[in-house]
Amino acid sequence: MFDVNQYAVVAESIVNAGRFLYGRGWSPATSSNYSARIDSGHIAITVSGRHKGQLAAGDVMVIDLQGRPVQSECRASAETLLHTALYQEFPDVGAVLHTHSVNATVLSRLVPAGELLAFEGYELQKAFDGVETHESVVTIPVFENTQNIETLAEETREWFMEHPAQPGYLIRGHGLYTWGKTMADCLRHVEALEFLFECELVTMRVRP
Ligand SMILES: CSC[C@@H](O)[C@@H](O)C(=O)COP(=O)(O)O
Ligand SMILES: [Zn+2]
Repeated sequence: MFDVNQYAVVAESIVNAGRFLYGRGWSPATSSNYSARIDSGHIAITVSGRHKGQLAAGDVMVIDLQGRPVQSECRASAETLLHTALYQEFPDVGAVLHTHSVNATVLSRLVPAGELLAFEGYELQKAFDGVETHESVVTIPVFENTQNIETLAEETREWFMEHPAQPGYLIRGHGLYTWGKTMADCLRHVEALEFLFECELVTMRVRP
């Protein structure tokens, strides 16, 4: 069983993340889902369909690492398996955030099928855990959107097992997934990726 005090701490971090991300316009119209690790076998995750700018503790439920509800009658996020794949493969992942910003959605539709987004030469790359210089390459894959989350979860699992240092991915026409050791790290990754997405889109406008 899980520690209820630890659940309360991570649930609060999810509620606060929702207020911030909705406020930035990155989680509109009930889109997005968020999670945080309680312990090695339990995850707190948003209940499906909730408004992410108005979350309360009751909108955050507990699941196990297979995505099964623990002591809850609620339905966990429809995209739960995309979260659990990350927690299963990377024991140091403490939080996962999925957002639906305009920039992530537009950029994901501009990347040709089979190609990756590669960020190089941006000082802000150092916002990602483990990146020490702008002379690195941060690679963000773009997966095709599907309503078959089980298949997408396996696709993402395979890619990130091969590329464990990369900080996130896009789903075409859909949004961003990113993660971190803590909720603060994860929020920083969302902000950094949003900054880089906007830089790419502005660059395309001035240098088509
Ligand atoms: C409001 S459409 C967005 C959903 O289809 C989905 O992509 C999403 O991000 C939220 O799903 P949820 O089941 O609430 O976690
Ligand atoms: Zn989504």
